[in-house]
Amino acid sequence: MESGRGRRPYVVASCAMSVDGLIDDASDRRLVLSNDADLDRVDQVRAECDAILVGAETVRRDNPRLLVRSARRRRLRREEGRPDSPLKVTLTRSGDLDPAARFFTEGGAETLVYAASAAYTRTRDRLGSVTTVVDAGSSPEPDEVLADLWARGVRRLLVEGGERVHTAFLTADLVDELHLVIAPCFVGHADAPRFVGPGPFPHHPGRPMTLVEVRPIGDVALLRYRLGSGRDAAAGDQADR
Ligand SMILES: Nc1c(N[C@@H]2O[C@H](COP(=O)(O)O)[C@@H](O)[C@H]2O)[nH]c(=O)[nH]c1=O
Repeated sequence: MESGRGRRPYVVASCAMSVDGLIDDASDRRLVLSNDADLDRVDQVRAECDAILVGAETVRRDNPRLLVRSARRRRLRREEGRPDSPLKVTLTRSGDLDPAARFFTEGGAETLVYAASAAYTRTRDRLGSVTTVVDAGSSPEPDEVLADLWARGVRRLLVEGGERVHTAFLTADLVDELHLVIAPCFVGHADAPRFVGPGPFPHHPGRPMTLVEVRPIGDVALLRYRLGSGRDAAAGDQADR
């Protein structure tokens, strides 16, 4: 894998959480905190991206499809010469991923797995027929993954979680824009995953993010923040429309 700190895609992080900051409960069933109108908003955000990234734990827990759902948005993408849905990307240290997961099987979108070197051979043997596996060194680090995605032509990336991935990208100061949706409920489980875990977040109380929008969407609230130094403002402006 190419490494280095060169150019990287514009990164949008997206998360729906309960009022107590949780993104799932402790059950096997996936918890959807967005309402239908918000899921449709997320679909538009997906349609504007070149790639969607989630952690392997999210692939295991949620078995997500990560596709553009709207036929109209897929058609618009096709008319622009883009694939129906963005490239799907995941990061794994263990390589514990099921080739039958919907991440790999649904929608015909291209997929990419960044696997830690220790798990690379095993992961390639297991998944090589359904995906492209990249050796990501001692562990997949956000800056190196972004540099590699840039080299593969990804200019706008949507990071959809879960907790470890959001924490890694945000503490590394590699998110340009955060879309945080608050659902009107508490989850209350001690063992449930949170939006983020503890870490050295660059946007601490002394260096807050910039709140650019507060939007009620039915019974949920969308908070949109700008992070960092406002790099690549043109790419960010897309989200202001
Ligand atoms: N539960 C939840 C989200 N979950 C995210 O969406 C993924 C599922 O995608 P798909 O299989 O394509 O529907 C899931 O793995 C997680 O990354 N997103 C949201 O905007 N709001 C929600 O309430």
